[in-house]
Amino acid sequence: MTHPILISPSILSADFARLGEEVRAIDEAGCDWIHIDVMDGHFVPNITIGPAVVKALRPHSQKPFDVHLMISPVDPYLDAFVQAGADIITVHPEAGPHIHRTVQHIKSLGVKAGVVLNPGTPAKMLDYLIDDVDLILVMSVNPGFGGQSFIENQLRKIEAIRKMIDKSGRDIRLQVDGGIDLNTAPRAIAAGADVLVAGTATFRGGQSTYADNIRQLRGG
Ligand SMILES: O=C(CO)[C@H](O)[C@H](O)COP(=O)(O)O
Ligand SMILES: [Fe+2]
Repeated sequence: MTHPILISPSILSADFARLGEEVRAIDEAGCDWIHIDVMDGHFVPNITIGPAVVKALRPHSQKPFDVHLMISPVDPYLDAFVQAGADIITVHPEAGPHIHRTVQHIKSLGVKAGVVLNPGTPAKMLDYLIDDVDLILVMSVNPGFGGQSFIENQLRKIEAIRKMIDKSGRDIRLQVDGGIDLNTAPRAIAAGADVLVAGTATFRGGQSTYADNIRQLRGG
């Protein structure tokens, strides 16, 4: 199944003092999804935003909110993020005791469910999840911060997961997150990714550059 390439800017690199305006700006600049990085200072060494901020941002765009949860335990917070306006929720298998149950729970809330693999987590982890997920996210940096360098060997993992998805015959998006720029984006796409998360590469240069940045990342 071939999908168009989607761009999901990570608002981690936006101006947090003007977050609503920044979300409107990337929406108007032509992004496809809006990637929201939720960090708890426990699962990852950084703290960002919670459901109240997601709810406050919701009126600023109708595009899908792609919520990447880097919190542990993750299960107690799923309902709150859906109520706040998440459309897609991605979870790390290490963030709770029963990843299959977590995926089922997300889907029961009526939103799309994704599983995220850290750089050190093998593709094999997906063997018994691929029948249920809507999205698989390959982290090409260790989670916690924007602006890190792309870890090259994750291209091999993207290739392996692309084969797994194609073999499954299911409609699953393959997303890559971390260090995506004009050099790494085409290589991630060639390896099989079809959703690119980009924080630094979207927001650099200020609002007047967002549309160009997004278009170039898409390969246009
Ligand atoms: O999940 C993340 C970090 O944990 C971010 O989405 C990611 O790092 C995006 O930032 P950049 O494009 O600047 O690398
Ligand atoms: Fe992310």
